[in-house]
Amino acid sequence: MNDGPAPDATDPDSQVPTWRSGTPDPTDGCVRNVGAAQVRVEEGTEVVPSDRLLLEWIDPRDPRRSEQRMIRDSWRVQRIQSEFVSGFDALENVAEAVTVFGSARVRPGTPEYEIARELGRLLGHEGFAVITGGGPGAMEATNRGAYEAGAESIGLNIELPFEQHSNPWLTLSMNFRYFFVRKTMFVKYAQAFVCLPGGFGTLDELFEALTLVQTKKVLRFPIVLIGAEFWGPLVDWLRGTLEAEGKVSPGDVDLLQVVDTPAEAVEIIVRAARS
Ligand SMILES: C/C(=C\CNc1ncnc2c1ncn2[C@@H]1O[C@H](COP(=O)(O)O)[C@@H](O)[C@H]1O)CO
Repeated sequence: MNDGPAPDATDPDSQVPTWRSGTPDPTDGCVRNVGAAQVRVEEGTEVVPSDRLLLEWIDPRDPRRSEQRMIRDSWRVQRIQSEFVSGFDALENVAEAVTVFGSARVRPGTPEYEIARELGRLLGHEGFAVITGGGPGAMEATNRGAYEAGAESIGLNIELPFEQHSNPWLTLSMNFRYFFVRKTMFVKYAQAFVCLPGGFGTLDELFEALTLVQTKKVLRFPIVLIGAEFWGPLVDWLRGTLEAEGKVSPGDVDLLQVVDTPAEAVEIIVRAARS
């Protein structure tokens, strides 16, 4: 009887994180998101994220590995599908919402943290639910502000190989295996995007949003960048190089609205929502 490919100890797909015993503390650095589950692991454990397994190159000339890939990819499609379904189910009642992106590395108590918190608070007072990546830094601060305003505060977290926890200021918390599924939720349930200063993650999310608006996949969708000093040089480059060289159309860069304060950002969003 053929039971399919034998388990392979060197195959990351067969890695199952082991639970660590003890009192759970989601901030102790030993928690990893594995799909919808949160798993406490031995300190320093790297859990291979689902995105990496999905995107991993496998040599088709190795018949055993390529057969395994076929079976695993078919299974993965079911998982991806189920992730879409649970995301759509959980978020279907979200009314007006704003998705906020920003650095995971901002520390509580800093001016940047307080700006994000104020943004969450103001959006909440205007009746918007706030959606973030659910992690630390600017995400936490924005969720915190929204939570303090009594608004819906949503965190869509992602499986990462290292330290991971959802921030505690959420009224709805989800964890995704796949970046592209999570990104769909960021766009589908929001009427506007706000970007606070951030790194690669924030830039990735910003440019995805910008491309969707540029190609009219989403309509009437303000994209507001808070922090003229931080974003100004990027916007100047987009205008001075991309637009000047004809790599984007005149007007494309104007899809970005740069402001300095959360109040200005919220005013733009409220105006757009009312129009
Ligand atoms: C690096 C640290 C924590 C990582 N945890 C994250 N949790 C959830 N979402 C995240 C995390 N890191 C990045 N993101 C997403 O990207 C954006 C921020 O990335 P940046 O590179 O810091 O700009 C953010 O909007 C999230 O959607 C620290 O302990």
